[in-house]
Amino acid sequence: MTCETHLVTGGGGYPGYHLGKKLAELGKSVILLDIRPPSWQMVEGMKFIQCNITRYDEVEEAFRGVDCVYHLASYGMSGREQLNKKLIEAVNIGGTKNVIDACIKHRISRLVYTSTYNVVFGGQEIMDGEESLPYLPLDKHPDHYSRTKSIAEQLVMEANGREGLHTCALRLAGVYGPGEQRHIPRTMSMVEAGFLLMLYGEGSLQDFLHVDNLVQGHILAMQALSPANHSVAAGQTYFLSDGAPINTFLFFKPLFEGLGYKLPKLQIPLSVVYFIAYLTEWIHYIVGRIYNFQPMLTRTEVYKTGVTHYFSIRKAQRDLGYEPTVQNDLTLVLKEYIAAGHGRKRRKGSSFVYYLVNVIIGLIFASFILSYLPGVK
Ligand SMILES: NC(=O)c1ccc[n+]([C@@H]2O[C@H](COP(=O)([O-])OP(=O)(O)OC[C@H]3O[C@@H](n4cnc5c(N)ncnc54)[C@H](O)[C@@H]3O)[C@@H](O)[C@H]2O)c1
Repeated sequence: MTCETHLVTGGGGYPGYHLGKKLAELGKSVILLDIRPPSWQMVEGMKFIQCNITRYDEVEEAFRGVDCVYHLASYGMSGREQLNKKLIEAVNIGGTKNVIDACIKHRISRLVYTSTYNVVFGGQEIMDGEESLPYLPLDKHPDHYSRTKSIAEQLVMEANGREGLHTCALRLAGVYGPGEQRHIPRTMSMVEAGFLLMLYGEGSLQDFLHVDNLVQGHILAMQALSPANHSVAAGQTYFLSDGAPINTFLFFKPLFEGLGYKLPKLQIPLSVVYFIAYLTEWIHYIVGRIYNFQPMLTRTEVYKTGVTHYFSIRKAQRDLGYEPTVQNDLTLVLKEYIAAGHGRKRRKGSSFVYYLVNVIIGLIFASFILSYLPGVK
């Protein structure tokens, strides 16, 4: 059976919207399902349905008449969201169960689940990793988002073959591209605030995934679930990236330098950055209930940006015919930032004084919080 009506959960978000847009351009009928509408323009063939995936009745209703489902909706990856463990579980695990049940109820035969590298990675070095790697034990995850994404992926894999449903999972590297809203604005705001004073993870390698490659991988995976393609992807997991591992700071270098910010020369040990992230998480845990600020870095983010972990895309190439068309290219992102008026401006006073003030404020705050931690007097 061909897929005419495609439903994208999380279709209000950056990857989901772009996937839906491409499908609509290919002449498919597309439903973007999300709790919030996309902030980009809808194109012909696209329809938005407001739906909370934690509510089964809403999901069941929205899935009526749908042929295939891409499940991208998730919660808790970064920033403030990480505090709300209950909601993370409800969306990532409960929501995924609802998606599977609604697929079965409506006899939808194809479900592509959008997963993450974090289901196998927890801070250990991985070079050219393959899909045969075991899941990271659940108690070893440094954050609840990764743990719940792993549980959800396993639920989707178990659902393969249930009442005619074919499923697969795509494990993504960090997503980027023009208009991206999760990682790049946060990174740039730290750089613009003057926090790019030193580097860490020298020589380490990580993967990235351009949104165009993400879209290509999802469409190919859906096709590879079809009986016409012998359902080759059914029950399978695939790593998806640009296929060109690079150090995180070198990846961002063209963007930073294009905006007038030089990469610093000073390197500090990863363990020091990890400790700062640990402290930040503690501060966020205590203060976040009153003032839910955006944590600067979490332990998972330190691992993700400073420890070598890159994966092979050979299985996706072989089974799906996946071929990245863009590799580590921030040209359009740079253009976008320049057009929006970003770029280094001269500060009043010396930058040394500015940094010194930042460091002093940080130290006062940290010692204030430390004095409240159990056992730290
Ligand atoms: N962005 C990355 O670097 C990255 C890396 C690996 C995996 N992923 C995966 O890609 C997918 C997209 O995530 P993202 O963070 O990039 O994009 P995103 O945050 O832009 O999209 C997630 C969407 O899910 C929606 N959502 C949250 N709770 C919901 C609910 N209860 N009901 C309906 N919709 C809900 C949000 O409103 C949001 O639009 C996720 O599954 C994520 O785990 C992303």
